[in-house]
Amino acid sequence: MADSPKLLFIDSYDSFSQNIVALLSDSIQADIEIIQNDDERFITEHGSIRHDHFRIFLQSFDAIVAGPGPGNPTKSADVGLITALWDLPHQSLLPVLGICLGFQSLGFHFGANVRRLTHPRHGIIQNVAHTKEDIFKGVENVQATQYHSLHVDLGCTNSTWIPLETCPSLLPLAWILDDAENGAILMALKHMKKPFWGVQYHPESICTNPEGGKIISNWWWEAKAWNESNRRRRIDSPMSFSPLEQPAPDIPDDLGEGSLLLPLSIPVNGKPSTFHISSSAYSKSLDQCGWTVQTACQALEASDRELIVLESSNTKVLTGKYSIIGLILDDTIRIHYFAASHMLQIRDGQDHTIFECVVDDAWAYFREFMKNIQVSIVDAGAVPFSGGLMGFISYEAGLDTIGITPSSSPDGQPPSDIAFAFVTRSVVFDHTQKRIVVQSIGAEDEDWVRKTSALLSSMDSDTASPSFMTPAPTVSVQYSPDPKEYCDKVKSCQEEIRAGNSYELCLTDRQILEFDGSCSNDNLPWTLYKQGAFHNPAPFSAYIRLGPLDRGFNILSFSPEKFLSWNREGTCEMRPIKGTLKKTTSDGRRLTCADAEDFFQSPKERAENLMIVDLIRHDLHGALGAGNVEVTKLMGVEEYETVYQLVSVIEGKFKQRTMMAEAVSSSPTDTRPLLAIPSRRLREESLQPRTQRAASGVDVLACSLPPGSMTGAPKKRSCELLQSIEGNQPRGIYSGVLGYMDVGGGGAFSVVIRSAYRWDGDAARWHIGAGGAVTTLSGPEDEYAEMVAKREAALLMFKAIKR
Ligand SMILES: C=C(O[C@@H]1C=C(C(=O)O)C=C[C@H]1O)C(=O)O
Ligand SMILES: NC(=O)CC[C@H](N)C(=O)O
Repeated sequence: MADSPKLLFIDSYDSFSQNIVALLSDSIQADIEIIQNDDERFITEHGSIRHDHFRIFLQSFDAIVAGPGPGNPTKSADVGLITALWDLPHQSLLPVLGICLGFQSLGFHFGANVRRLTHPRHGIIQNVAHTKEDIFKGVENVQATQYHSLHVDLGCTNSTWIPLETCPSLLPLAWILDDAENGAILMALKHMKKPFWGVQYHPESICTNPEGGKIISNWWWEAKAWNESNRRRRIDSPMSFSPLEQPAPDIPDDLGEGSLLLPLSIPVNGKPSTFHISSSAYSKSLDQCGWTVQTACQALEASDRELIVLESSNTKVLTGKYSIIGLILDDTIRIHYFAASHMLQIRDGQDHTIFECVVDDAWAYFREFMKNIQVSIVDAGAVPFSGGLMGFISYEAGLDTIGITPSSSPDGQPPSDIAFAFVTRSVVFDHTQKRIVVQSIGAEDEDWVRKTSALLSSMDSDTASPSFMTPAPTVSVQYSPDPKEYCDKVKSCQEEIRAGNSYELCLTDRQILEFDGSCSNDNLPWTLYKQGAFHNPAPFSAYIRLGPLDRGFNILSFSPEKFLSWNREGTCEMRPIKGTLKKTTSDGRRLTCADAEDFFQSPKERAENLMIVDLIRHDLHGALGAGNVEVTKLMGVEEYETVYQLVSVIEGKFKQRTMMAEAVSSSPTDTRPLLAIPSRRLREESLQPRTQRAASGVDVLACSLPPGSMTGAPKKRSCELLQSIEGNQPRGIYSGVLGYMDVGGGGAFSVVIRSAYRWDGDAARWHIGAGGAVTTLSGPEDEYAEMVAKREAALLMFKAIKR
């Protein structure tokens, strides 16, 4: 729209920025450009601002919003370009709204002190008293979410509505007056002569009431009035400041074709090889009879070879509707990615690398892969998976997507940071309909579907009777966090939060257990998996064994937490869990659901959950744009086998990039281009609001890693702090995600928690991560106990089943 307002949003690497952008776009229909506060076009790497360039750039905007962020406004590295706004000469002046860190920077610049709150307020909702004037005109009772450790101190002890001698140019507009622990906290102000306003609270938070959000449109009226009375008009395109070109990715010469970075085949042993899949899925649906996911795996002789199983072994909960057995064949293609080197590898069925390349952005590759590989689903909607990529994405791969160099471990690393197998044959259990779907997207594979359906149509009592385990071999604990050290780490997290560097930190640690004897004996991982699923039936249990005996890995997961799913129609859903209560108290009492409801009323638990809900809204807004994100469940209590959890649900909508019809081919067997090498960085694209560009499930996935519930907020700074507090120990597969991307256009991933993993070459050692969200309201000993409670859920798999 030619006459829609054009705003600049300066982001300080916050995890709520896209929510503010969405609010601006909804409230004032603005066209918004986002830059980081250290945009290298306007700031040198030593931190000096190129004022001349920046001022020319600002001419093309009607107004600016300086957003929230980690850190302290008195530190120029934390606010960057924001400080340049307050000194703009008269002829360059334009209206600015500072939010939280932006507000604190405004106050500090014009003489106020910025101090620590006695009790930081993160995810806390309080009443805000205001003047009903200016940006609060027509605003009634404001209830607002706070995310701050610091506050603007004007130099008075009592609240007041007039400027003070200490900062004569600052007019207070709003306060929190009923905070017994902190005293009065300034919530909004304006500059008396310049067009600068600021608010401390977060108008965009899901828990700020609509009255609190009204200040956005009010500010825009004030800003417009100022522009009109000062005859300021933006100048469209005063000078082009296009983002710096990315260096072209390094592409080997021998890929043939050469047409716009898209080789159409993979060379195998020097010869071009093609990738055969059927253009439509072939499937048969059967009655479940007495089969369970595990007995079916055994009947298919799949459990003693490479295999990926995603099992909803707790079908009582809403999310546990389907289970998927993904069979790994002798010719199953695998894709691996190493975050530290950015190396992408395609491997054949024997796990030999047939192609490798350093890529600029692995996600652009996966996006192209899924687009090119779409298959028409004849019976669309029957089951959510027809075939496609199944595997995991490590926490470190997630760090890579947000521009953090992953730590590497002195005691070895898992085999890669991303590993997917392209599954063509699968068996899906639909637990609600009590049906099994046997299907293949392999070329000319109808025969296998027929035979397998025949096998699973009849119940063979030998294979179907559950086989129970012998007592597990002895295990010794190789590493376990020391309680005192863990408590000290909790305190370090809290110190960072008090200093304003984070709002919440999800601290984790690991335990390493070693078995006597070899892990591959008697297929111990499968035994452990069955034991774990028996003792701790979770909606997102998973068994993964990939790779040959000496170079592969195993993951056993009993996760209660869905990370992200998207369906073929383009709706996605995220279900963060934050808030954990053990069902049995230390004195052996069993807690009821009503006890849990009571417990989860506590401001601490709700604050932790709220912060992650807002963070995920930001991640989704970043991928999908304003108007496409909705919170459909806010802090519901859910019951699991050993714990109660506080769960929220956030949904998003995107238009599918490729319509299914386009993917239907007339030939029954199709040769598909397998590889596309990215020419642009997704990370940079993702900064801009997604109104024009159609997103895909892969975009949403890439914009949301690493999972917010495992990091804390704001994500980037929190991950950096955690890296250092956790001693630069990589989290590996724990804290990452696992799941599938389906050829029909859907996908689903769970968070890898309450799980264990090992890899060949690391003997019989199992790695188990556990942790929890730390805020300033946490008690260090309670945090330690919570971490142990979560770890115990994973350790249940080491408990033999007794019958
Ligand atoms: C860190 C873990 O869990 C995460 C932290 C939670 C919490 O702080 O309440 C809950 C679920 C997970 O998002 C873990 O299980 O190890
Ligand atoms: N949300 C924010 O912008 C926080 C600002 C600042 N880092 C504080 O903690 O007070």
